[in-house]
Amino acid sequence: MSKSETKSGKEHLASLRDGREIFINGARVDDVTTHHAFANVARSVEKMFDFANNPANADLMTYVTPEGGRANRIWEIPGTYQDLVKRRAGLEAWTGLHGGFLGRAPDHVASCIAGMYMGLNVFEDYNPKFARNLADYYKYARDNDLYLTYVIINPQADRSKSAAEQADPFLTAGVVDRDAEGITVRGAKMLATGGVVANEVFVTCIQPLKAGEENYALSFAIPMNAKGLKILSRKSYEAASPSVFDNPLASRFDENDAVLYFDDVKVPWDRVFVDGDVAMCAKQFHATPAHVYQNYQAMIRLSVKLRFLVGIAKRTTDVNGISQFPQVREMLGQLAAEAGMVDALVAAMEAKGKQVGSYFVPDAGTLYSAQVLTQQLYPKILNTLRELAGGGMIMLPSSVEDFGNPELARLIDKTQQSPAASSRDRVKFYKLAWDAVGSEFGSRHHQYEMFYAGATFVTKNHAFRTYDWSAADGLLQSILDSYSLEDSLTAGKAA
Ligand SMILES: Cc1cc2nc3c(=O)[nH]c(=O)nc-3n(C[C@H](O)[C@H](O)[C@H](O)COP(=O)(O)OP(=O)(O)OC[C@H]3O[C@@H](n4cnc5c(N)ncnc54)[C@H](O)[C@@H]3O)c2cc1C
Repeated sequence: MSKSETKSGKEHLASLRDGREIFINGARVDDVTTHHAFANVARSVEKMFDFANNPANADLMTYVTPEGGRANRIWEIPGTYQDLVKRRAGLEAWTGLHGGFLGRAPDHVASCIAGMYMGLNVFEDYNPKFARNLADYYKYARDNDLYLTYVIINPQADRSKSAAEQADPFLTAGVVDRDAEGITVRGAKMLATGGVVANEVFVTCIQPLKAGEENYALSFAIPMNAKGLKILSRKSYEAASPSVFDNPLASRFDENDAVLYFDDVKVPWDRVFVDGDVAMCAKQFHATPAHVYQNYQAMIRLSVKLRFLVGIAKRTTDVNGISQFPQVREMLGQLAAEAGMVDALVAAMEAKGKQVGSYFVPDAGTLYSAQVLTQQLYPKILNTLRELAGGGMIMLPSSVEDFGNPELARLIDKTQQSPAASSRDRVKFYKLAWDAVGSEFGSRHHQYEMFYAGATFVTKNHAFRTYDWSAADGLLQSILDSYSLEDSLTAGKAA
Protein backbone atom coordinates (compact mmCIF):
# COMPACT_ATOMS: atom_id res chain seq x y z
CA MET A 1 0.00 0.00 0.00
CA SER A 2 1.34 3.44 -0.87
CA LYS A 3 1.42 6.05 1.84
CA SER A 4 -1.18 8.10 0.04
CA GLU A 5 -4.12 5.72 0.35
CA THR A 6 -5.96 3.79 3.01
CA LYS A 7 -6.44 0.05 3.04
CA SER A 8 -9.29 -1.64 1.16
CA GLY A 9 -11.49 -4.19 2.89
CA LYS A 10 -10.06 -6.91 0.69
CA GLU A 11 -6.52 -5.96 1.67
CA HIS A 12 -7.54 -6.11 5.31
CA LEU A 13 -9.01 -9.60 4.93
CA ALA A 14 -5.85 -10.76 3.15
CA SER A 15 -3.75 -9.39 6.02
CA LEU A 16 -5.66 -11.62 8.48
CA ARG A 17 -4.57 -14.81 6.69
CA ASP A 18 -1.23 -14.72 8.43
CA GLY A 19 -1.01 -17.97 10.38
CA ARG A 20 -2.25 -16.46 13.67
CA GLU A 21 -2.98 -19.06 16.34
CA ILE A 22 -6.68 -18.73 17.20
CA PHE A 23 -8.32 -21.53 19.16
CA ILE A 24 -12.06 -22.17 19.57
CA ASN A 25 -14.09 -25.24 20.58
CA GLY A 26 -10.97 -27.31 21.10
CA ALA A 27 -9.44 -26.70 17.69
CA ARG A 28 -7.16 -24.29 15.89
CA VAL A 29 -8.70 -21.93 13.32
CA ASP A 30 -7.18 -22.23 9.84
CA ASP A 31 -8.49 -19.03 8.33
CA VAL A 32 -10.35 -16.48 10.46
CA THR A 33 -11.90 -14.88 7.38
CA THR A 34 -13.77 -18.05 6.40
CA HIS A 35 -14.34 -19.77 9.76
CA HIS A 36 -18.05 -19.94 10.73
CA ALA A 37 -17.31 -18.32 14.11
CA PHE A 38 -15.62 -15.21 12.68
CA ALA A 39 -16.24 -14.81 8.93
CA ASN A 40 -19.16 -12.40 9.23
CA VAL A 41 -17.48 -10.03 11.66
CA ALA A 42 -14.45 -10.08 9.36
CA ARG A 43 -16.85 -9.01 6.56
CA SER A 44 -18.17 -6.19 8.74
CA VAL A 45 -14.62 -4.94 9.27
CA GLU A 46 -14.00 -5.33 5.54
CA LYS A 47 -16.95 -3.00 4.91
CA MET A 48 -15.54 -0.43 7.32
CA PHE A 49 -12.21 -0.31 5.50
CA ASP A 50 -14.01 -0.12 2.15
CA PHE A 51 -16.10 2.80 3.41
CA ALA A 52 -12.97 4.68 4.48
CA ASN A 53 -11.25 3.76 1.24
CA ASN A 54 -14.14 4.92 -0.97
CA PRO A 55 -13.06 8.07 -2.88
CA ALA A 56 -16.55 9.53 -2.25
CA ASN A 57 -15.73 9.50 1.49
CA ALA A 58 -12.17 10.81 1.17
CA ASP A 59 -12.82 14.11 2.94
CA LEU A 60 -14.98 12.54 5.64
CA MET A 61 -12.73 9.58 6.40
CA THR A 62 -9.17 10.62 5.55
CA TYR A 63 -6.79 13.50 6.15
CA VAL A 64 -3.42 14.65 4.90
CA THR A 65 -0.64 13.66 7.29
CA PRO A 66 2.17 16.09 8.19
CA GLU A 67 4.40 13.97 5.92
CA GLY A 68 2.04 14.53 2.98
CA GLY A 69 0.30 11.15 2.63
CA ARG A 70 -3.38 10.48 3.14
CA ALA A 71 -4.40 8.42 6.17
CA ASN A 72 -7.55 7.21 7.88
CA ARG A 73 -8.94 9.91 10.21
CA ILE A 74 -8.68 7.49 13.14
CA TRP A 75 -4.96 8.37 13.26
CA GLU A 76 -5.46 12.13 13.04
CA ILE A 77 -4.00 14.33 15.70
CA PRO A 78 -6.15 17.46 15.85
CA GLY A 79 -4.38 20.79 16.07
CA THR A 80 -7.55 22.78 16.73
CA TYR A 81 -11.10 22.45 18.02
CA GLN A 82 -12.31 22.45 14.39
CA ASP A 83 -9.97 19.54 13.55
CA LEU A 84 -11.31 17.59 16.50
CA VAL A 85 -14.93 18.11 15.44
CA LYS A 86 -14.13 17.20 11.84
CA ARG A 87 -12.43 13.99 12.98
CA ARG A 88 -15.47 13.17 15.11
CA ALA A 89 -17.72 13.40 12.04
CA GLY A 90 -15.61 10.67 10.40
CA LEU A 91 -15.67 8.47 13.49
CA GLU A 92 -19.41 8.93 13.86
CA ALA A 93 -20.06 7.94 10.26
CA TRP A 94 -17.80 4.89 10.62
CA THR A 95 -19.59 3.83 13.80
CA GLY A 96 -22.91 4.10 12.00
CA LEU A 97 -21.87 1.08 9.91
CA HIS A 98 -22.13 -1.14 13.00
CA GLY A 99 -24.50 0.88 15.20
CA GLY A 100 -21.83 1.13 17.91
CA PHE A 101 -21.74 -2.64 18.44
CA LEU A 102 -18.06 -3.00 17.53
CA GLY A 103 -16.70 -1.63 20.79
CA ARG A 104 -13.10 -2.05 19.78
CA ALA A 105 -13.39 -1.14 16.12
CA PRO A 106 -10.09 0.11 14.63
CA ASP A 107 -10.73 3.70 15.81
CA HIS A 108 -10.39 2.83 19.51
CA VAL A 109 -6.77 1.76 19.90
CA ALA A 110 -5.69 4.07 17.05
CA SER A 111 -6.97 6.90 19.28
CA CYS A 112 -4.95 5.53 22.21
CA ILE A 113 -1.68 5.33 20.24
CA ALA A 114 -2.31 8.77 18.68
CA GLY A 115 -2.87 10.11 22.22
CA MET A 116 0.45 8.63 23.35
CA TYR A 117 2.16 10.19 20.37
CA MET A 118 0.71 13.57 21.40
CA GLY A 119 2.49 13.02 24.72
CA LEU A 120 5.77 11.94 23.15
CA ASN A 121 7.64 14.33 25.47
CA VAL A 122 6.62 12.10 28.41
CA PHE A 123 8.31 9.15 26.70
CA GLU A 124 11.33 11.30 25.78
CA ASP A 125 11.83 12.28 29.42
CA TYR A 126 11.66 8.60 30.34
CA ASN A 127 13.80 7.03 27.60
CA PRO A 128 14.63 8.66 24.23
CA LYS A 129 15.08 5.30 22.50
CA PHE A 130 11.67 4.01 23.57
CA ALA A 131 10.18 7.39 22.61
CA ARG A 132 11.60 6.92 19.11
CA ASN A 133 10.08 3.42 19.02
CA LEU A 134 6.67 4.84 19.88
CA ALA A 135 6.92 7.63 17.29
CA ASP A 136 8.01 5.15 14.61
CA TYR A 137 5.23 2.76 15.57
CA TYR A 138 2.55 5.45 15.43
CA LYS A 139 3.65 6.35 11.89
CA TYR A 140 4.01 2.72 10.83
CA ALA A 141 0.50 1.83 12.08
CA ARG A 142 -0.98 4.98 10.52
CA ASP A 143 0.72 4.55 7.15
CA ASN A 144 -0.24 0.87 6.95
CA ASP A 145 -3.76 1.54 8.25
CA LEU A 146 -3.40 -1.17 10.88
CA TYR A 147 -6.29 -2.43 12.95
CA LEU A 148 -4.97 -2.57 16.52
CA THR A 149 -6.51 -4.13 19.59
CA TYR A 150 -5.12 -3.87 23.12
CA VAL A 151 -4.73 -5.93 26.27
CA ILE A 152 -4.18 -3.67 29.25
CA ILE A 153 -5.78 -5.66 32.09
CA ASN A 154 -4.30 -8.64 33.95
CA PRO A 155 -6.21 -11.91 34.44
CA GLN A 156 -8.58 -11.82 37.41
CA ALA A 157 -7.42 -14.83 39.44
CA ASP A 158 -7.24 -13.36 42.96
CA ARG A 159 -8.04 -9.64 42.80
CA SER A 160 -7.08 -9.20 46.46
CA LYS A 161 -3.49 -9.91 45.41
CA SER A 162 -1.17 -8.08 43.04
CA ALA A 163 0.25 -9.65 39.87
CA ALA A 164 3.44 -10.64 41.70
CA GLU A 165 1.53 -12.17 44.60
CA GLN A 166 -0.56 -14.62 42.51
CA ALA A 167 0.19 -18.32 43.05
CA ASP A 168 1.78 -18.51 39.58
CA PRO A 169 4.15 -15.57 38.97
CA PHE A 170 3.65 -16.06 35.22
CA LEU A 171 -0.12 -16.09 35.27
CA THR A 172 0.17 -12.41 34.36
CA ALA A 173 2.26 -11.66 31.28
CA GLY A 174 5.75 -10.61 32.35
CA VAL A 175 9.35 -10.62 31.16
CA VAL A 176 11.24 -13.90 31.45
CA ASP A 177 14.31 -12.89 29.52
CA ARG A 178 16.09 -9.93 27.93
CA ASP A 179 18.82 -10.26 25.32
CA ALA A 180 20.36 -8.25 22.51
CA GLU A 181 17.30 -8.74 20.28
CA GLY A 182 14.55 -7.92 22.74
CA ILE A 183 12.44 -9.16 25.61
CA THR A 184 10.73 -12.54 26.01
CA VAL A 185 7.24 -12.42 27.49
CA ARG A 186 5.41 -15.25 29.27
CA GLY A 187 1.90 -15.32 30.74
CA ALA A 188 -1.59 -14.04 30.02
CA LYS A 189 -3.56 -10.86 29.61
CA MET A 190 -7.24 -10.89 30.50
CA LEU A 191 -8.78 -10.25 27.12
CA ALA A 192 -8.49 -8.74 23.70
CA THR A 193 -11.72 -7.60 22.12
CA GLY A 194 -11.56 -7.64 18.33
CA GLY A 195 -8.19 -9.39 18.46
CA VAL A 196 -9.17 -12.14 16.04
CA VAL A 197 -9.76 -9.59 13.26
CA ALA A 198 -7.03 -7.09 14.21
CA ASN A 199 -3.55 -6.84 12.75
CA GLU A 200 -1.59 -6.15 15.91
CA VAL A 201 -1.99 -5.93 19.66
CA PHE A 202 -0.77 -3.23 22.01
CA VAL A 203 0.17 -4.91 25.29
CA THR A 204 0.61 -3.08 28.57
CA CYS A 205 -0.78 -2.71 32.09
CA ILE A 206 -3.13 0.13 33.01
CA GLN A 207 -3.83 -1.26 36.47
CA PRO A 208 -1.67 0.24 39.23
CA LEU A 209 1.55 -1.70 39.79
CA LYS A 210 3.73 -1.51 42.90
CA ALA A 211 7.48 -1.32 43.36
CA GLY A 212 8.73 -4.89 42.97
CA GLU A 213 6.35 -5.56 40.05
CA GLU A 214 8.70 -4.25 37.37
CA ASN A 215 8.44 -7.52 35.43
CA TYR A 216 4.82 -6.69 34.60
CA ALA A 217 5.53 -3.04 33.80
CA LEU A 218 5.68 -3.50 30.05
CA SER A 219 4.42 -1.71 26.99
CA PHE A 220 4.90 -3.05 23.48
CA ALA A 221 3.11 -3.87 20.22
CA ILE A 222 3.34 -7.07 18.20
CA PRO A 223 1.49 -8.65 15.26
CA MET A 224 -1.33 -11.06 16.09
CA ASN A 225 0.66 -13.80 14.33
CA ALA A 226 3.73 -13.35 16.54
CA LYS A 227 5.34 -16.70 17.29
CA GLY A 228 4.03 -18.09 20.58
CA LEU A 229 0.98 -15.78 20.82
CA LYS A 230 -2.06 -17.95 21.53
CA ILE A 231 -5.52 -16.41 21.02
CA LEU A 232 -8.09 -18.25 23.14
CA SER A 233 -11.55 -17.27 21.93
CA ARG A 234 -14.66 -17.23 24.06
CA LYS A 235 -17.85 -18.82 22.73
CA SER A 236 -18.79 -17.38 19.37
CA TYR A 237 -22.24 -15.78 19.24
CA GLU A 238 -21.78 -15.52 15.49
CA ALA A 239 -21.46 -19.30 15.18
CA ALA A 240 -24.64 -19.66 17.23
CA SER A 241 -26.44 -17.28 14.82
CA PRO A 242 -26.54 -18.96 11.42
CA SER A 243 -29.33 -16.69 10.13
CA VAL A 244 -28.89 -12.93 9.79
CA PHE A 245 -32.69 -12.52 9.93
CA ASP A 246 -32.88 -14.25 13.34
CA ASN A 247 -29.84 -12.50 14.90
CA PRO A 248 -29.00 -9.52 12.71
CA LEU A 249 -26.45 -8.14 15.19
CA ALA A 250 -24.86 -11.27 16.69
CA SER A 251 -24.44 -12.81 13.26
CA ARG A 252 -22.50 -9.82 11.90
CA PHE A 253 -21.04 -7.77 14.76
CA ASP A 254 -19.75 -10.35 17.24
CA GLU A 255 -16.33 -8.73 17.60
CA ASN A 256 -15.10 -11.56 19.83
CA ASP A 257 -13.15 -11.45 23.08
CA ALA A 258 -10.13 -13.67 23.62
CA VAL A 259 -7.64 -14.40 26.36
CA LEU A 260 -4.13 -13.81 25.05
CA TYR A 261 -1.45 -16.21 26.22
CA PHE A 262 2.16 -15.26 25.55
CA ASP A 263 4.03 -18.53 25.28
CA ASP A 264 7.53 -17.07 25.49
CA VAL A 265 6.86 -14.49 22.81
CA LYS A 266 9.91 -12.59 21.61
CA VAL A 267 9.36 -8.84 21.31
CA PRO A 268 12.08 -6.99 19.38
CA TRP A 269 13.53 -3.91 21.11
CA ASP A 270 12.19 -1.56 18.46
CA ARG A 271 8.62 -2.54 19.47
CA VAL A 272 9.15 -1.86 23.18
CA PHE A 273 7.81 1.44 24.62
CA VAL A 274 8.20 0.79 28.37
CA ASP A 275 10.29 -1.85 30.07
CA GLY A 276 10.36 -2.39 33.82
CA ASP A 277 9.11 1.04 34.88
CA VAL A 278 6.02 0.88 37.07
CA ALA A 279 5.37 4.64 37.11
CA MET A 280 5.79 5.00 33.35
CA CYS A 281 3.15 2.34 32.71
CA ALA A 282 0.55 4.61 34.31
CA LYS A 283 2.05 7.81 32.89
CA GLN A 284 1.77 6.60 29.29
CA PHE A 285 -2.03 6.79 29.72
CA HIS A 286 -2.49 9.59 32.21
CA ALA A 287 0.44 11.99 31.69
CA THR A 288 -0.25 11.94 27.94
CA PRO A 289 -3.67 12.55 26.30
CA ALA A 290 -3.96 8.77 25.51
CA HIS A 291 -6.56 7.80 28.11
CA VAL A 292 -8.75 10.78 27.36
CA TYR A 293 -8.43 10.44 23.61
CA GLN A 294 -9.21 6.69 23.47
CA ASN A 295 -12.22 7.07 25.73
CA TYR A 296 -13.47 10.15 23.90
CA GLN A 297 -13.68 7.80 20.89
CA ALA A 298 -15.61 5.35 23.08
CA MET A 299 -18.13 8.07 23.94
CA ILE A 300 -18.59 9.01 20.28
CA ARG A 301 -19.32 5.33 19.64
CA LEU A 302 -21.72 5.11 22.57
CA SER A 303 -23.62 8.20 21.47
CA VAL A 304 -24.26 6.48 18.12
CA LYS A 305 -25.31 3.26 19.86
CA LEU A 306 -27.75 5.09 22.11
CA ARG A 307 -29.30 6.77 19.08
CA PHE A 308 -29.83 3.26 17.68
CA LEU A 309 -31.36 1.98 20.95
CA VAL A 310 -33.65 4.98 21.24
CA GLY A 311 -34.73 4.23 17.66
CA ILE A 312 -35.67 0.73 18.83
CA ALA A 313 -37.69 2.22 21.69
CA LYS A 314 -39.68 4.52 19.42
CA ARG A 315 -40.30 1.79 16.84
CA THR A 316 -41.46 -0.55 19.62
CA THR A 317 -44.12 1.92 20.67
CA ASP A 318 -45.32 2.36 17.09
CA VAL A 319 -45.33 -1.35 16.36
CA ASN A 320 -47.35 -2.05 19.51
CA GLY A 321 -49.68 0.93 19.12
CA ILE A 322 -48.73 2.39 22.51
CA SER A 323 -47.05 5.63 21.49
CA GLN A 324 -50.06 7.77 22.32
CA PHE A 325 -50.26 6.72 25.98
CA PRO A 326 -48.99 9.65 28.10
CA GLN A 327 -46.96 7.32 30.33
CA VAL A 328 -45.27 5.81 27.28
CA ARG A 329 -44.47 9.24 25.85
CA GLU A 330 -42.94 10.09 29.19
CA MET A 331 -40.69 7.04 28.95
CA LEU A 332 -39.67 8.02 25.42
CA GLY A 333 -39.01 11.56 26.63
CA GLN A 334 -36.77 10.21 29.37
CA LEU A 335 -34.83 8.13 26.82
CA ALA A 336 -34.56 11.11 24.48
CA ALA A 337 -33.13 13.19 27.32
CA GLU A 338 -30.62 10.48 28.21
CA ALA A 339 -29.40 9.95 24.64
CA GLY A 340 -29.31 13.73 24.20
CA MET A 341 -27.19 14.06 27.33
CA VAL A 342 -24.54 11.73 25.91
CA ASP A 343 -24.50 13.70 22.64
CA ALA A 344 -24.10 16.85 24.70
CA LEU A 345 -21.29 15.35 26.77
CA VAL A 346 -19.35 14.56 23.58
CA ALA A 347 -19.89 18.13 22.38
CA ALA A 348 -18.85 19.45 25.80
CA MET A 349 -15.63 17.41 25.76
CA GLU A 350 -14.81 19.18 22.52
CA ALA A 351 -15.99 22.67 23.53
CA LYS A 352 -14.16 22.49 26.88
CA GLY A 353 -11.09 20.89 25.28
CA LYS A 354 -7.69 22.51 25.57
CA GLN A 355 -4.54 23.09 23.62
CA VAL A 356 -1.69 20.81 24.75
CA GLY A 357 1.33 22.04 22.83
CA SER A 358 0.32 21.92 19.19
CA TYR A 359 -2.56 19.50 19.82
CA PHE A 360 -6.16 20.04 20.83
CA VAL A 361 -7.33 17.56 23.48
CA PRO A 362 -10.90 16.86 24.71
CA ASP A 363 -11.76 17.81 28.30
CA ALA A 364 -10.83 15.08 30.79
CA GLY A 365 -13.30 16.00 33.53
CA THR A 366 -16.25 15.86 31.14
CA LEU A 367 -15.06 12.53 29.78
CA TYR A 368 -14.91 10.97 33.24
CA SER A 369 -18.35 12.37 34.11
CA ALA A 370 -19.62 10.71 30.95
CA GLN A 371 -17.96 7.39 31.81
CA VAL A 372 -19.43 7.23 35.31
CA LEU A 373 -22.90 8.24 34.18
CA THR A 374 -23.08 6.00 31.10
CA GLN A 375 -21.97 2.89 33.00
CA GLN A 376 -25.15 3.40 35.02
CA LEU A 377 -27.22 4.55 32.07
CA TYR A 378 -26.75 1.66 29.68
CA PRO A 379 -28.39 -1.03 31.89
CA LYS A 380 -31.18 1.44 32.68
CA ILE A 381 -31.87 2.03 29.00
CA LEU A 382 -31.94 -1.71 28.29
CA ASN A 383 -34.44 -2.08 31.10
CA THR A 384 -36.68 0.62 29.61
CA LEU A 385 -36.58 -1.14 26.24
CA ARG A 386 -37.70 -4.36 27.93
CA GLU A 387 -40.45 -2.51 29.74
CA LEU A 388 -41.76 -0.98 26.52
CA ALA A 389 -41.67 -4.23 24.55
CA GLY A 390 -43.37 -6.62 26.95
CA GLY A 391 -43.39 -10.09 25.41
CA GLY A 392 -43.09 -8.73 21.86
CA MET A 393 -39.36 -9.40 21.69
CA ILE A 394 -39.87 -13.01 22.83
CA MET A 395 -43.03 -14.31 21.19
CA LEU A 396 -41.59 -14.67 17.72
CA PRO A 397 -41.26 -17.47 15.17
CA SER A 398 -38.61 -19.97 16.20
CA SER A 399 -36.42 -19.17 13.19
CA VAL A 400 -36.46 -17.91 9.64
CA GLU A 401 -37.25 -21.51 8.60
CA ASP A 402 -40.83 -21.05 9.81
CA PHE A 403 -41.43 -18.64 6.91
CA GLY A 404 -40.42 -21.40 4.50
CA ASN A 405 -43.38 -23.55 5.57
CA PRO A 406 -46.53 -22.14 3.87
CA GLU A 407 -48.86 -23.28 6.65
CA LEU A 408 -46.68 -21.69 9.33
CA ALA A 409 -46.12 -18.58 7.22
CA ARG A 410 -49.92 -18.16 7.04
CA LEU A 411 -50.22 -18.49 10.80
CA ILE A 412 -47.33 -16.06 11.36
CA ASP A 413 -49.10 -13.51 9.14
CA LYS A 414 -52.26 -14.02 11.19
CA THR A 415 -50.66 -13.88 14.66
CA GLN A 416 -47.89 -11.29 14.30
CA GLN A 417 -50.13 -8.27 13.88
CA SER A 418 -49.25 -4.62 14.30
CA PRO A 419 -50.96 -1.30 13.53
CA ALA A 420 -47.74 -0.02 12.01
CA ALA A 421 -46.00 -2.95 10.31
CA SER A 422 -46.66 -6.03 8.25
CA SER A 423 -46.29 -9.29 10.13
CA ARG A 424 -42.94 -9.89 8.45
CA ASP A 425 -41.68 -6.43 9.33
CA ARG A 426 -42.90 -6.87 12.88
CA VAL A 427 -40.95 -10.12 13.25
CA LYS A 428 -37.92 -8.62 11.53
CA PHE A 429 -37.93 -5.64 13.89
CA TYR A 430 -38.46 -7.58 17.10
CA LYS A 431 -35.75 -10.11 16.23
CA LEU A 432 -33.35 -7.17 15.91
CA ALA A 433 -34.59 -5.58 19.13
CA TRP A 434 -34.06 -8.81 21.08
CA ASP A 435 -30.55 -9.20 19.68
CA ALA A 436 -29.68 -5.71 20.93
CA VAL A 437 -31.33 -6.10 24.32
CA GLY A 438 -31.67 -9.68 25.47
CA SER A 439 -29.81 -12.25 23.37
CA GLU A 440 -26.47 -13.59 24.59
CA PHE A 441 -24.90 -11.01 22.29
CA GLY A 442 -27.07 -8.23 23.78
CA SER A 443 -26.20 -9.39 27.26
CA ARG A 444 -22.49 -9.31 26.49
CA HIS A 445 -22.99 -5.68 25.42
CA HIS A 446 -24.65 -4.94 28.73
CA GLN A 447 -21.46 -6.24 30.42
CA TYR A 448 -19.22 -4.47 27.93
CA GLU A 449 -20.70 -1.03 28.53
CA MET A 450 -20.43 -1.53 32.29
CA PHE A 451 -16.78 -2.62 32.21
CA TYR A 452 -14.90 -1.63 29.06
CA ALA A 453 -13.46 1.44 30.76
CA GLY A 454 -12.82 -0.31 34.09
CA ALA A 455 -15.09 -1.21 37.02
CA THR A 456 -17.20 1.63 38.40
CA PHE A 457 -14.83 2.35 41.28
CA VAL A 458 -12.11 2.99 38.68
CA THR A 459 -14.10 5.47 36.60
CA LYS A 460 -15.37 7.22 39.76
CA ASN A 461 -11.77 7.60 40.88
CA HIS A 462 -10.96 9.29 37.57
CA ALA A 463 -13.93 11.64 38.06
CA PHE A 464 -12.74 12.36 41.59
CA ARG A 465 -9.19 12.97 40.37
CA THR A 466 -10.14 15.40 37.59
CA TYR A 467 -13.07 17.37 39.05
CA ASP A 468 -12.34 21.00 39.92
CA TRP A 469 -12.69 20.63 43.68
CA SER A 470 -11.01 23.98 44.37
CA ALA A 471 -13.74 25.76 42.38
CA ALA A 472 -16.40 23.91 44.37
CA ASP A 473 -14.68 24.58 47.65
CA GLY A 474 -13.96 28.21 46.71
CA LEU A 475 -17.61 28.84 45.95
CA LEU A 476 -18.69 27.21 49.19
CA GLN A 477 -16.15 29.27 51.13
CA SER A 478 -17.23 32.54 49.52
CA ILE A 479 -20.82 31.91 50.66
CA LEU A 480 -19.63 30.87 54.13
CA ASP A 481 -17.57 34.08 54.28
CA SER A 482 -20.61 36.22 53.46
CA TYR A 483 -21.97 35.85 57.04
CA SER A 484 -20.63 35.14 60.50
CA LEU A 485 -21.74 34.06 63.92
CA GLU A 486 -20.79 37.49 65.29
CA ASP A 487 -22.83 39.37 62.66
CA SER A 488 -25.88 37.23 63.36
CA LEU A 489 -25.51 37.66 67.13
CA THR A 490 -25.19 41.44 66.74
CA ALA A 491 -28.16 41.55 64.36
CA GLY A 492 -30.21 39.50 66.86
CA LYS A 493 -29.42 41.95 69.67
CA ALA A 494 -30.22 44.94 67.47
CA ALA A 495 -33.65 43.46 66.77
C1 LIG B 1 -16.97 -7.47 27.10
C2 LIG B 1 -15.66 -6.95 27.61
C3 LIG B 1 -14.69 -6.55 26.71
C4 LIG B 1 -13.44 -6.09 27.16
N1 LIG B 1 -12.46 -5.75 26.26
C5 LIG B 1 -11.22 -5.47 26.70
C6 LIG B 1 -10.14 -5.24 25.79
O1 LIG B 1 -10.31 -5.23 24.57
N2 LIG B 1 -8.90 -5.03 26.30
C7 LIG B 1 -8.67 -5.02 27.63
O2 LIG B 1 -7.52 -4.83 28.02
N3 LIG B 1 -9.66 -5.21 28.51
C8 LIG B 1 -10.91 -5.45 28.08
N4 LIG B 1 -11.91 -5.68 28.98
C9 LIG B 1 -11.56 -5.78 30.39
C10 LIG B 1 -12.03 -4.61 31.17
O3 LIG B 1 -11.11 -3.57 31.06
C11 LIG B 1 -12.20 -5.10 32.60
O4 LIG B 1 -13.35 -5.90 32.63
C12 LIG B 1 -12.32 -3.97 33.60
O5 LIG B 1 -11.13 -3.24 33.69
C13 LIG B 1 -12.67 -4.50 35.00
O6 LIG B 1 -11.76 -5.47 35.37
P1 LIG B 1 -12.25 -6.93 35.75
O7 LIG B 1 -13.18 -7.41 34.70
O8 LIG B 1 -11.06 -7.72 36.04
O9 LIG B 1 -13.12 -6.72 37.02
P2 LIG B 1 -12.56 -6.64 38.52
O10 LIG B 1 -11.42 -5.71 38.61
O11 LIG B 1 -12.31 -8.03 39.01
O12 LIG B 1 -13.80 -6.01 39.24
C14 LIG B 1 -15.06 -6.71 39.37
C15 LIG B 1 -15.72 -6.19 40.63
O13 LIG B 1 -14.96 -6.57 41.78
C16 LIG B 1 -14.94 -5.51 42.73
N5 LIG B 1 -13.54 -5.06 42.88
C17 LIG B 1 -12.46 -5.57 42.26
N6 LIG B 1 -11.35 -4.93 42.66
C18 LIG B 1 -11.72 -4.02 43.56
C19 LIG B 1 -11.01 -3.05 44.34
N7 LIG B 1 -9.70 -2.90 44.24
N8 LIG B 1 -11.73 -2.25 45.15
C20 LIG B 1 -13.08 -2.37 45.25
N9 LIG B 1 -13.79 -3.28 44.54
C21 LIG B 1 -13.13 -4.10 43.72
C22 LIG B 1 -15.86 -4.41 42.15
O14 LIG B 1 -17.17 -4.65 42.62
C23 LIG B 1 -15.82 -4.67 40.66
O15 LIG B 1 -16.96 -4.18 40.00
C24 LIG B 1 -13.18 -6.05 28.55
C25 LIG B 1 -14.18 -6.42 29.46
C26 LIG B 1 -15.40 -6.86 29.01
C27 LIG B 1 -16.44 -7.27 30.01
